[in-house]
Amino acid sequence: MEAYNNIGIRRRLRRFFRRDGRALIFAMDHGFEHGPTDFEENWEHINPKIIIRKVIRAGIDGVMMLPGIARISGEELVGKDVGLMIKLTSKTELRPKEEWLMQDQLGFVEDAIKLGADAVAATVYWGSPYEGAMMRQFAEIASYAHDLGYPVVQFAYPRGPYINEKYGKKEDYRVVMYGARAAAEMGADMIKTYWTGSRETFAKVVDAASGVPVLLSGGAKTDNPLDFLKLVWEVIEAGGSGAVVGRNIFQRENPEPMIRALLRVTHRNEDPEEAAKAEGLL
Ligand SMILES: O=P(O)(O)OC[C@H]1O[C@](O)(COP(=O)(O)O)[C@@H](O)[C@@H]1O
Repeated sequence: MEAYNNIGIRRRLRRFFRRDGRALIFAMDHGFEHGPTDFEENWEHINPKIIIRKVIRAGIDGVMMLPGIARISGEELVGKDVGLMIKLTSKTELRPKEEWLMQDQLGFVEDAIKLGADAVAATVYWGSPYEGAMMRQFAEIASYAHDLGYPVVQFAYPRGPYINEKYGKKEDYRVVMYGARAAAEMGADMIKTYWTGSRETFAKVVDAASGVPVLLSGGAKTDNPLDFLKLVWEVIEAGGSGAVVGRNIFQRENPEPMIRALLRVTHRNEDPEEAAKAEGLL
């Protein structure tokens, strides 16, 4: 039985990763996690069907969303060669600030499977006072999903008071690699985490994950598309397996050339400037 599950996990992971072992995944959980104001830079993208249609047309490898958005935009995904990752935990920014360091479960593995998911995802804020609750949540989701042959992605984000005290910032490579290592030790099949500021330090995060693919968590939109392309290029050069990108795609006026340029950098190792020029971004 176990061998069957492993094959299921491997086959489904390949829905995201191309032969080069890399993936560019579109993230769209912001309406919940940050609120609809995140879409005000390009309000048309508040409608998931519109932005999902665009990212698929541009050739994205996968999309990540919460169950309700998959339900609303699901029709756009039918018959398309794109991996679907359903995230099963989140938080709103409406809750008291002391509780921002917790993500709660909002859906179940069965729901994700019914929606056609190829993988499920959950966040652990490593270093949070609620770390134990999120570990337990991740373990339950992973145990159930793995039993059914589904891969589990961990958004391994170091966040918490002691991290600030000891390391100064959550992007310090020592704590990012600690989170990535902890995610690998928990049995994650893919890890999404912060940029550590340099190729050398991100390479250590990749090493700490010991073969579990590590993808960049996009972050706030950069003023200049080239700056973000350069960042993803550094991730690839460091041995990272790609990026999960939200705001740097949906907050742009015209996301399609940006996605195509990101795909060039991710899959063809193209120089960021060349990629930007080729897609008319410069
Ligand atoms: O750092 P924050 O504010 O928690 O951001 C979390 C958001 O970033 C992501 O992890 C990635 O999206 P971005 O590329 O927009 O940063 C989303 O999945 C999530 O909603």
